[in-house]
Amino acid sequence: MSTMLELARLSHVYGDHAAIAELSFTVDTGELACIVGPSGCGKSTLLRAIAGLLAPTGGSVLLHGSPVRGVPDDLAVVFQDYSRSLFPWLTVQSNVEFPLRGRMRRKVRQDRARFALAQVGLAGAAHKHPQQLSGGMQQRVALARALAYQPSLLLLDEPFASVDAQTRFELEDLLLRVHAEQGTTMLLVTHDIDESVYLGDRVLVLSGSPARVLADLPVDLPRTRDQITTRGCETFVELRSEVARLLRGLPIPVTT
Ligand SMILES: Nc1ncnc2c1ncn2[C@@H]1O[C@H](COP(=O)(O)OP(=O)(O)OP(=O)(O)O)[C@@H](O)[C@H]1O
Repeated sequence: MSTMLELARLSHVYGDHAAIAELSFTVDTGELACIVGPSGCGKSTLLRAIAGLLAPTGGSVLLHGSPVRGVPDDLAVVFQDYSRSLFPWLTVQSNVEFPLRGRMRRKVRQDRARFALAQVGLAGAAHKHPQQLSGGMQQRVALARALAYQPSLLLLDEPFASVDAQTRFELEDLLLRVHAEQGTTMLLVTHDIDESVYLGDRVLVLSGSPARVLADLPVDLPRTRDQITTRGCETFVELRSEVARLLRGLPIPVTT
């Protein structure tokens, strides 16, 4: 498998505050990697450095083997706050088409947006405006917009943190389905330990500030997951305990 993203000793300091310290890891093409870390540990700083929105003070970010300088063309980001990420004066269809403007013919753009909206179950809402939709539906639109762009790498910054628990489960399953269908490489940041294990091929556990990689854990669960069976199985329960212990600085019990 080829490497899509490589971070080499990535560091960032704001004035005299070290936000991230010497982070090194890779993400393979087609992988869904989750990053979990305590609040304020530097996860957004990390994603902004990968997205080319922030010039790190140390180390490097390589995408397809080339250093990231400025926002890469084939990268999309889904943020937590859907209410600020959609344009209220545009229809859902136009919001999804927006990043594609000037990049392709109108017909191709419209078809791509329609397909992405169907993928997220919102084909019937194309002509509505964002404020006519629930929070969960607005976040689906934000996801459709990112998918229509067909990025090589999709970054997701706590994408489901602002929706209720039931909607969160639905959106998690939607993301897994899209990942299975499209094979998009995804890097998802979350506070939620269970979510990181449920979604990830891998879970990268970050320390408190400045963020360092505490562990890089493969998730040895079948790829077809469901909210009831997967969350109840032994591997899931063991892994979430391991992540929780790492985050709380507790020792990991030795199993024989
Ligand atoms: N522009 C900035 N100037 C100074 N300090 C900053 C700036 N942005 C972030 N920080 C600090 O750097 C640290 C990491 O911030 P960051 O937003 O990356 O963390 P986070 O893990 O995403 O936080 P949260 O979990 O609360 O979303 C925090 O202590 C924050 O106060």
